[in-house]
Amino acid sequence: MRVTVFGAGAIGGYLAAKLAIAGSVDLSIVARGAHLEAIKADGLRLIEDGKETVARVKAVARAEEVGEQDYVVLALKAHSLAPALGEIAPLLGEGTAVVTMQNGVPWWYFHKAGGALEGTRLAAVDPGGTIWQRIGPERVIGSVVYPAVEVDAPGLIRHVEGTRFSLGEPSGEKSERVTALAREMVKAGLQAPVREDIRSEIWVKLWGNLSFNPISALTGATLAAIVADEGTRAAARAMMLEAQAIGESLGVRFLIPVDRRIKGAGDVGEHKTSMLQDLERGRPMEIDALVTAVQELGRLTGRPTPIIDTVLALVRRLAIERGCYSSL
Ligand SMILES: NC(=O)C1=CN([C@@H]2O[C@H](COP(=O)(O)OP(=O)(O)OC[C@H]3O[C@@H](n4cnc5c(N)ncnc54)[C@H](OP(=O)(O)O)[C@@H]3O)[C@@H](O)[C@H]2O)C=CC1
Ligand SMILES: CC(C)(CO)C(=O)C(=O)O
Repeated sequence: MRVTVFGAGAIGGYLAAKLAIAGSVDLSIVARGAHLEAIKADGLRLIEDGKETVARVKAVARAEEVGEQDYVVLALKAHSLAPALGEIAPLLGEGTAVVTMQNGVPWWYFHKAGGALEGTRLAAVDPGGTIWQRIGPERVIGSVVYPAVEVDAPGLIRHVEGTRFSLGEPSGEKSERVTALAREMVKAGLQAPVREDIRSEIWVKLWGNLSFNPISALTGATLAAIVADEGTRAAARAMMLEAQAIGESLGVRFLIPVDRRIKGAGDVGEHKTSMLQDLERGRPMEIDALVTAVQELGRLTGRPTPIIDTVLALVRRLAIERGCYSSL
């Protein structure tokens, strides 16, 4: 099985290191800059449970060097995907499956979703429908990524916690391609449950990201602090209820009550969300996939989003002022 991880940063690097150490797939990664040079020189180093392991992986700068694959894992940030389409293309053959590992609303959301919005392209994550057209949604295996991972230095990945990557076909089918990939991930020590309704799981993760991430960026507060403060907790809750109404109108089942989801986020503790970390490091923030796309879904379904609109306007302005907004 030929697998290429495109964008082997924190999540892609973790997945690639685990698959490489297990050694049962023909694995490559496409990376760039100092990270690529370090991996070529010293291997992909993974710190997990306090122990460092070096994974020897084939690391390339250009996809042409590895050619068509059985699976391509896209582990870029959501806003990096459209600019990379030309670089990804050489990996795609007729039967190549593409696993999308971005947080937020995926560009393929309305592929095989059924209902009046079937086939709708989302401008917030795929302006002009370019990703849809050039990758093709029929290739997609969706995923929800739970591990927390960081890149500590070029070539050095530090796993913080979690091993679950839920997978699911947009159609809900338990296809051979998704089950075969899940088997390889399990062999590598990961959890890879195959879901029949990946969209509902995407929403439960998104529920936290669309609210806590921008509030943390605006306030500088950790998850524990946002939940402990009555005002920020209420703001997050109001955003989550607006989102729930949108999701339910699209047939999503929220299997946990909103207050349990909020408590779960608070229990993570004194942790800065990825959006706050990006802001602090001067990197582009994933605002459009996590928040703007939800606003767009609200417009498409006729559900009002006054609190989401307000928080989005503020966080987008903040990101522009700090040079951390990456519009597609
Ligand atoms: N990190 C985490 O704990 C979690 C992350 N996620 C989600 O996973 C996704 C990936 O996040 P994360 O791994 O943290 O992001 P990272 O920034 O760590 O990794 C993305 C990698 O892609 C590289 N990249 C971008 N464009 C290209 C290109 N054209 N060619 C080659 N490489 C490229 C980046 O390189 P460069 O640095 O040079 O830009 C970087 O190494 C996001 O959607 C995030 O929200 C979900 C759960 C947890
Ligand atoms: C920590 C958490 C769960 C916040 O919602 C997250 O996924 C992130 O930081 O992006």
